Amino acid sequence: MTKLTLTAPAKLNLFLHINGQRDDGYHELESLFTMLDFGDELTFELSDYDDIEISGDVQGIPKEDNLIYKAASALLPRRRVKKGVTVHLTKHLPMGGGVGGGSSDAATTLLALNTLWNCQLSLSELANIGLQLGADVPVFINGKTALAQGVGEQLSSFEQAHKWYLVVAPGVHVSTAKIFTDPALPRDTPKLKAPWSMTETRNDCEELVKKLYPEVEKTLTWLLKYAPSRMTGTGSCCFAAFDDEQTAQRVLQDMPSSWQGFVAKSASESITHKQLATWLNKEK
Ligand SMILES: C[C@@](CO)(OP(=O)(O)O)[C@H](O)COP(=O)(O)OP(=O)(O)OC[C@H]1O[C@@H](n2ccc(N)nc2=O)[C@H](O)[C@@H]1O
Ligand SMILES: Nc1ncnc2c1ncn2[C@@H]1O[C@H](COP(=O)(O)OP(=O)(O)O)[C@@H](O)[C@H]1O
Repeated sequence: MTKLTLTAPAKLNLFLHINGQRDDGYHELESLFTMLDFGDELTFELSDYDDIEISGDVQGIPKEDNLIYKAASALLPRRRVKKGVTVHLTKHLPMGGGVGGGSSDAATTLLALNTLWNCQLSLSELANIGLQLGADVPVFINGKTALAQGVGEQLSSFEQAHKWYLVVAPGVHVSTAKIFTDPALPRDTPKLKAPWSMTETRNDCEELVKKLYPEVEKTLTWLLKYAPSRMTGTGSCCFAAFDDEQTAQRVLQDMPSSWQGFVAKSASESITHKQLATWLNKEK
């Protein structure tokens, strides 16, 4: 039976600027996305039943709302192999934490089923399908450190020194839609002009989220004692950047027990793409 296991990595927004708002309500952004070498694990197994099944850590998400199901359903009309699929999910990423777990699961599903169902779609076709599922999905299809513009779909490659990141989930859920509809969110950051440096960047959602969720403020204040730190996306996860793994792990050991955290390295290329290439080589 054909079986494929892939990691759906976390992302960090190393900065997030909001430049304006479109007529449809979506925000124009500039954000530097980097992939981490840590994520959820998804196993795809083709089945003789002509349907999409999801098992594993899916508690709390109705099947039809699961981004894995939505991604698989979007590819159904394009499949050239008339088989169903069972997807087993092992969730390692905090949900709604700004590390993009749901979007990454969706992108990984598109990449896996494009191969297993022999859809023969290009990465840009997959990214277009992914954009209908969430603004961050194209970043994971692209799978590289990238500067995103527009609503997150215009991507340009970006070279960034790799670091070890301690990512802390403060245990509060921040709704992306709630932050983007709050009148107090700043929406007028000027677009970056080349050449720009990381020191002139920030996360425009951070002040608002800190005010609405004091636990996020507490997390950032704690992390900043050790290293340069920021919130990712619309939160609630925050990250601190370290030059070496040992220091990041030591700080993780000191972390208050009411929070959850992990240490991971940034990667130039998404782990999903590397695993898929290895699998394809073996199948040849
Ligand atoms: C802003 C980011 C940065 O990474 O936040 P995080 O979700 O990672 O925290 C993302 O682009 C979010 O992407 P994603 O979570 O896929 O967003 P979607 O599901 O498409 O949209 C969720 C809600 O956020 C708002 N939204 C999202 C993206 C955007 N550029 N402008 C918006 O105004 C929309 O109102 C929408 O109702
Ligand atoms: N497979 C999935 N994994 C995580 N969240 C999912 C999934 N499918 C649907 N969702 C929904 O998407 C929301 C956002 O998920 P996630 O991508 O983890 O957040 P964020 O974009 O803040 O990082 C979750 O709160 C959840 O309701």
